[in-house]
Amino acid sequence: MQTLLDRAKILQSALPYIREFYGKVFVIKYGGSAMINEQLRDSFARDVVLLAYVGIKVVVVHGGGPQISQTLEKFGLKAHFVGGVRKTDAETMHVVEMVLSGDINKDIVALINTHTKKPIYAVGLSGRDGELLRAKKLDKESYFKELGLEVPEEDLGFVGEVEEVNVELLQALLERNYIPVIAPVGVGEGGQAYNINADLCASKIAQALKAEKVIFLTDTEGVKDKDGSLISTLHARDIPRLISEGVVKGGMIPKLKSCMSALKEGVKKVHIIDGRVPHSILLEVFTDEGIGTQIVP
Ligand SMILES: Nc1ncnc2c1ncn2[C@@H]1O[C@H](COP(=O)(O)OP(=O)(O)O)[C@@H](O)[C@H]1O
Ligand SMILES: CC(=O)N[C@@H](CCC(=O)OP(=O)(O)O)C(=O)O
Repeated sequence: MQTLLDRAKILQSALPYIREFYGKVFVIKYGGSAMINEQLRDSFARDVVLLAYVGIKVVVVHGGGPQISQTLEKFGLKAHFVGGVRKTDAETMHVVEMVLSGDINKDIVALINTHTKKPIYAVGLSGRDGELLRAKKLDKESYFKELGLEVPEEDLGFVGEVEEVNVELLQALLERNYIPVIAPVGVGEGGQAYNINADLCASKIAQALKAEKVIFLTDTEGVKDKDGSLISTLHARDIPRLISEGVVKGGMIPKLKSCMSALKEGVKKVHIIDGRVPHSILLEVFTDEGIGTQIVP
């Protein structure tokens, strides 16, 4: 009996959060580094489905950086990153689209849908579907300068940035209980595909939808300081310094840039959490303590 009562108490403890978040939009960025094994992928899918069933409007934006690099290697091509951004020539763009809009997108959709039934289903989209993500070539001058990093001389090829999000398409899906699962490939002039960093994409989508929360799921506990200790609360104003001092490197750079712009454009809460912890999304959403790093204005 006691065990059953304890279970009832746990369910009741979620009520304040469910009440607060009912009908709100959450954007969840699912990083390629967090897609580690079958069990974790399944726990991610179950968490997403649970959020949807308690009335939260969930949008998933996924990455797949490590998986792109592995596939490039299989084809005898080399991955090359500049300031956390993948240099993308035409051949690389082809692989990016194959891996992101093909394999990964469809796997996530199928996995989520093993836990749902009508009328809640995941729907996979890339930014090229329904002109979801209008894009243009990344303005590297402003991108790198804003981060306080040296602007690279080399051309980054088909690396894009989001110009416009087709909000009507996403809203139509969310209103009908669908869970959009988005691959970060944009469409530019003449239908050209662009490779967009998934963190930047998630942030733009959250801004366009005026989301309540963006949660970045990755393969580290959160943002670490120079001693390697977890920063539980990070002020946006400290981010450029952490980058210029080299405390924050690689893939964490676009992530933090994404957090900064999401907060600036009105997204209420931004979190970076450890996707290697089972049910990390539930721990973040349904507990006061939360986990990982929360970024505040
Ligand atoms: N200060 C830092 N704190 C935490 N992680 C950092 C930091 N600087 C660099 N990183 C790196 O950023 C990585 C996460 O970015 P990335 O590999 O792009 O993940 P994802 O695929 O989830 O976007 C971490 O695994 C870590 O190696
Ligand atoms: C331009 C650029 O760098 N695009 C990324 C897109 C995938 C991504 O962002 O994946 P993660 O979230 O797993 O890092 C790339 O090619 O790796």
